[in-house]
Amino acid sequence: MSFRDRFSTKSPKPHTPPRAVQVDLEELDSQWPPVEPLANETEAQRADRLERERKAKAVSDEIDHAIELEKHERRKRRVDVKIILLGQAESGKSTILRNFQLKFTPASFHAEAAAWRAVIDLNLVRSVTFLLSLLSEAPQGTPPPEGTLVPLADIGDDLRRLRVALSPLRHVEEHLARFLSPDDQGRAAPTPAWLSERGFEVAVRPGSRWKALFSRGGAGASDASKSETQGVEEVKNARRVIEACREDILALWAHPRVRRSLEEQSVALQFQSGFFLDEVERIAAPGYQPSPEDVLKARIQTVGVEEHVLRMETAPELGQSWSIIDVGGSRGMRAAWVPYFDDVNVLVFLAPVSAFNQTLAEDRTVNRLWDSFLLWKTVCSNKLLKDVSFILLLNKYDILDAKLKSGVQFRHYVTSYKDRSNDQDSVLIYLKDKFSMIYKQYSTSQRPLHVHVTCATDSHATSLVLARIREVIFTGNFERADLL
Ligand SMILES: Nc1nc2c(ncn2[C@@H]2O[C@H](COP(=O)(O)OP(=O)(O)OP(=O)(O)O)[C@@H](O)[C@H]2O)c(=O)[nH]1
Ligand SMILES: [Mg+2]
Repeated sequence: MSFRDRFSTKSPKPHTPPRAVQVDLEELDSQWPPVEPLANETEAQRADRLERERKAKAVSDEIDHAIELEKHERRKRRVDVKIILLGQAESGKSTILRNFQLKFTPASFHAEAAAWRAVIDLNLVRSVTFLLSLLSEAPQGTPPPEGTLVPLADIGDDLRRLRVALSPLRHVEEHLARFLSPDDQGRAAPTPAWLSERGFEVAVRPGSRWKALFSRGGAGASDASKSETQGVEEVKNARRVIEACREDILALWAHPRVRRSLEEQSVALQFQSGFFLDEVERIAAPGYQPSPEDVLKARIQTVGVEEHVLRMETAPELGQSWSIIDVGGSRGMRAAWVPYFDDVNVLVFLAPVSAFNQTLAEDRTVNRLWDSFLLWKTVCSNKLLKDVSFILLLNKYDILDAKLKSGVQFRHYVTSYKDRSNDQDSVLIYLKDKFSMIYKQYSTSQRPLHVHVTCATDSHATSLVLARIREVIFTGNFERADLL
């Protein structure tokens, strides 16, 4: 999916064909299981699909192997509470995990914060190189590569100078991606098949040691290999380049022609995961240390399944071990979730309510909200989760609010919304009702459902929600106002 499509905030202009992939949520029942759009496939499309499936299978086998190893390790450990985080890609699962760490294991969270600078740097640099695609000198009439912007027709001397000054950031991007997601030879890992269209993502592969290698002090792990030590050095060099580019990044981002072009192309970068351009002055300054809020805003994709065991540092759970399972949410990764359903106490399902006007990165024909509903339905009806407490987080309400206020019409994408009011409260009530109905219809047991509206990048507000989840864990107190 192109970057432009993913972050477009506006309804299509009258003279352009509509891009919206619409959904009618009333039809949810008749559409399950979803029909694969294979009927009119050409030979070339078929070959392309088979190749993508072959690559996806290779990655899936690799993940299966990692899962087996992980399961073996898991059996050796005992935990007091097991929580699983589920939801589609970019729904905010890993961000919620980081909120758990910030609230319940603050010392470990702060010790790791320095390592997150590499991710924040990469997020920032990716936004800059994306903007640089506005300044490329492709011959007029040549369609821009997928995921890039249509370049400006004629750039003046000031933008030309910025293009030259910021060009080292392309190497910086490569080095940071290689550090965060290396293959066995220390190269940047190839993007898994289902991510290849995103272009914008860097994924953490299972077993990646980026945090250990760049923990506070930056000395690197004592057992670091030669290529890992070299990686740490490259990250430090990357930082120097970013600091040197600070003024030019500021100038590029503030440039009126750049802003106007983004506006004309309906690109709203501020809704992008890992958007840090508005904070360049602080982030690209020498000595920058990520704040907890920065760590929550950083974006790195999870591949496969990760188990995080938190040794609780806070009362009353002090000394307990809580296991939190964080999964990769793309469609190609969901088959790997099931082996982790054993012994789960609490399931936290993340549904990003802002995604109603977006499509899946792994399948551009599928509306993301629709996918969330189908996934929710599958999870609710899973018999292995019969005895698990369910918590639903309607996440990213801040982006939902901003989109609606900027004039995006919810009913343009969700036709069954009809002529209800286009404000946040009405949309949230509608979505809560839909999720609740599916739960009531498909849940495998009579347990209550706890629902919260969240903004996972707001640590203070999320802390209150986590306190409620802790209450559910300790007291089984289901009689509170957050029930549907
Ligand atoms: N504005 C805003 N951003 C959010 C919110 N929740 C998460 N994000 C951001 O959304 C991006 C994606 O979140 P992740 O937690 O990485 O998503 P995920 O579900 O783990 O995605 P996968 O690992 O791909 O399955 C990150 O940059 C987060 O900072 C929210 O409520 N509001
Ligand atoms: Mg994740």
